[in-house]
Amino acid sequence: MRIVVTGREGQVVRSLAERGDDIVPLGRPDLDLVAEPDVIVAAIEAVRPDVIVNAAAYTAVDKAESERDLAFAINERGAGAVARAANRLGVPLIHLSTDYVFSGDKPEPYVESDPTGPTGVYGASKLAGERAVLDAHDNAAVLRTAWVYSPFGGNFVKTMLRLARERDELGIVADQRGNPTSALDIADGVLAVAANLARSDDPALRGTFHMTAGGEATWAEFAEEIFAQSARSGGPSATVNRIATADYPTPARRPANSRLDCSRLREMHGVALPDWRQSTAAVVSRLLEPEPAIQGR
Ligand SMILES: NC(=O)C1=CN([C@@H]2O[C@H](COP(=O)(O)OP(=O)(O)OC[C@H]3O[C@@H](n4cnc5c(N)ncnc54)[C@H](OP(=O)(O)O)[C@@H]3O)[C@@H](O)[C@H]2O)C=CC1
Ligand SMILES: Cc1cn([C@H]2C[C@H](O)[C@@H](COP(=O)(O)OP(=O)(O)O[C@H]3O[C@@H](C)C(=O)[C@@H](O)[C@H]3O)O2)c(=O)[nH]c1=O
Ligand SMILES: [Mg+2]
Repeated sequence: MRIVVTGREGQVVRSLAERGDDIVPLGRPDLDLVAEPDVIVAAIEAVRPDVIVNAAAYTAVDKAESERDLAFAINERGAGAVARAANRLGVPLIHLSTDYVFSGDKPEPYVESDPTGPTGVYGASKLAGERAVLDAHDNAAVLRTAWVYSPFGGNFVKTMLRLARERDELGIVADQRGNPTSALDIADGVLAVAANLARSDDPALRGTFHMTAGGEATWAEFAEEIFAQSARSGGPSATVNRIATADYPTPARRPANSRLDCSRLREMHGVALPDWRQSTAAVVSRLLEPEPAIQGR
């Protein structure tokens, strides 16, 4: 089963390339999501995929506040064009979305049918993308995940390890709660969903699903766990000072609670991702491995 994944260096596309067999990353310059929709459709059709995964996105949450047009071009129109390609080819599409489609005002974890209410441009553009995808193609699963980290690309784990090399103490917000999720686990989940979509045309396998790691944390708790794991392996660590969102001003407002209830994915697809602490340990130890020596000559 050939799976075309949009993007090249992104966390999820690189994790899929590592975890799957016939994965074909398709990114810039061969596929640019700001191109004309017809150009996007043609680039994907040329690879003749059995399944398409849209893992490319504009993900700079703060910068999106001042780059609204670009964020919507990629996350709404680009996603819609990818869905049009899947529709033309008659193949399933898995589209990734985010916990930031929610306002964070609900005290409990969010279920798929809860009202959305993004607090910033990134979340609004991703919500528009979900709608563009589901409008263009019935044979699609939108997987909302959250707080993604991995050995690849830019993410909170890498930022924390970098900052801990520079400073002894860090102020980290302790009043935003969510589900830190490893892109490697997301890749496993996406591959399982892809197999289900390829095997069955049951409508219950289509639509919107929440897919995050087990357990929950604040950003401060996540940072503390990263440093505990790092210290255990002789890596950098720092003291975490728990601060309030108000004491860490950012251009974009973030949800106070964006925990996602993943029961629907477990019931319909039989997929449940591992607990975040165990996956954080795996990623931290990979990031602390010494760079392999350059071979030869
Ligand atoms: N990161 C996170 O914390 C979260 C991410 N998500 C969602 O999960 C998905 C995957 O995220 P993640 O892997 O972290 O993303 P990254 O930020 O790691 O990577 C973004 C990817 O999008 C590609 N991309 C950006 N602009 C374009 C463009 N114009 N044309 C083609 N490709 C483009 C990048 O291309 P290139 O390879 O050239 O750099 C890169 O491959 C996204 O839909 C995201 O919204 C959901 C929740 C949390
Ligand atoms: C670096 C740093 C961040 N923070 C806070 C800011 C913010 O509230 C929180 C996380 O910061 P980040 O900028 O890494 O995270 P952010 O970019 O908001 O991450 C989001 O990215 C998008 C793509 C998603 O889809 C979301 O699920 C989520 O993962 O930590 C501190 O409190 N202290 C610090 O030193
Ligand atoms: Mg960020």
